[in-house]
Amino acid sequence: MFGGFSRDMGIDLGTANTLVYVKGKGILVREPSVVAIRTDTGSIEAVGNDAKNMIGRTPGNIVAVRPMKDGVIADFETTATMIRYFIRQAQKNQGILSRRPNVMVCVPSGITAVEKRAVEDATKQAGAREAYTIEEPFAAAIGADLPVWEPTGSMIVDIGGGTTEVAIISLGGIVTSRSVRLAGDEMDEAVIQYIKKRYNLMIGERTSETLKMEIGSAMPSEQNEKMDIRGRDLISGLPKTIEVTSHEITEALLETVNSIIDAVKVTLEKSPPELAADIMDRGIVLTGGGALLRNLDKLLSEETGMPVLVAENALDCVGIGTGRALENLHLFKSKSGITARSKRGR
Ligand SMILES: Nc1ncnc2c1ncn2[C@@H]1O[C@H](COP(=O)(O)OP(=O)(O)OP(=O)(O)O)[C@@H](O)[C@H]1O
Repeated sequence: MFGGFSRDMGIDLGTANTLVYVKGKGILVREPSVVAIRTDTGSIEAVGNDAKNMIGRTPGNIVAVRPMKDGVIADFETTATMIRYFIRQAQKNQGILSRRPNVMVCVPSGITAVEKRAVEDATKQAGAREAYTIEEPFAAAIGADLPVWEPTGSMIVDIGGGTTEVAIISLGGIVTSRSVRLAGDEMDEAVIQYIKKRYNLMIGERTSETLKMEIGSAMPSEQNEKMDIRGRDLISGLPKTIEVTSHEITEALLETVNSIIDAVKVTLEKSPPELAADIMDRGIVLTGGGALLRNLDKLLSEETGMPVLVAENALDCVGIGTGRALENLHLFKSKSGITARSKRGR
C-alpha cells in the first residue's frame, strides 16, 4: 500500500506550529498554524509564517486566525485550507505536485470521537488520499526514540501550545494517559494577565511569548535576568516601556506550571508498579516547545523524585514520530490498543 515513493506524510497539526514530515526526507515544513483571512471576501491572504507576521498588525479587513485551539479544530474550513497549503509546501519541496498523499495526523489523546473525525475529514478535504490519526504522546514517544514496542515502561510529557499530554507507554500501547488543555499558550496568557495586574500595562501575545522564552523560568533562576518590553499603559492609553525580571515571570507562570506538574503526578500514581520502576531507571522524557521552558525539567524532577530529561529536538519529536508511525503502519494494525486508524474514501 505504501510504496517507496516519497509522497506519504506525517503532520504535527499543532495549535502553535505545524510540522510536515515526509517519509524518507525528514521534516520539510515547519510553519506557524496561522491563517490570514480577508473579512470582506472571506478569502485567504496568507498561511503560516506570512500570516503570523500579520498578527496584531493587520488592517481592519484582514484577520489573522489560529484555526486550531487547545489542540483541536476550532474552524473546520480554515483548518482544511491550512492543511492543503502545508501539504502543497511539502510536495513543492520535493518537486511533486500531482499525487494525493497518505497522511497521518496527530491528535491530542483526550479528544472526542467527533473532534478526531473532524481532523480526519479536514485532512481528506485538504487532498489526502487516506487520513490516519495517531495520539500525540505516542507520536512524541516514537519521535523521542523511546522503546515504545518493547515490554518496558516509558513516560512522555509533551508540552505544546494548547495541550500537555502525559502518557505511560509499553508494548506498543498507551497504558495510562492524561491530556490537559493547558500548555504554552496558557503560559503566555498568564504573563499577559500578570503584567496587566502588576503594571497596568497591556502587552500582546508575541511580547508575552518572547518574555517567557527569553527570560522565563519554571523556578527562580540564579541569574535574575531583565528585559525591557513595550505595551500600552491602561491608564494613559499611551505606549510605555517597562523592565521585567525572570523572577516575575516565574511568579506569573506558577499556576500553569503547577497544573502541568499535577498532571504528571496523577499519571505516575496510576502507573503499574513494574512500569514505574522502568520509568525510574530511564527517566521521564519531555518533548514539545513548552519543555524548553528553563528549569522545568529540574522542577519536575524535584517534585516527582524521578530523573527528567528534555528530548533532543524537543520541538520536532511529535512531527518525526507521526511520520515514522506512517512508515510502521503494519505494526499499528497488528497490535491492539493503538490509536491509528484509517478511513477509506468517501
Ligand atoms: N524556549 C522556549 N521556552 C518556553 N516555551 C517555548 C520555548 N520555545 C517554544 N516554546 C513554546 O512552545 C509552544 C509550542 O510548542 P509546540 O510547537 O510543541 O506546540 P504545538 O505542537 O503547536 O501545540 P499542541 O501540541 O498543543 O497542538 C509555544 O507555546 C511556545 O511559546
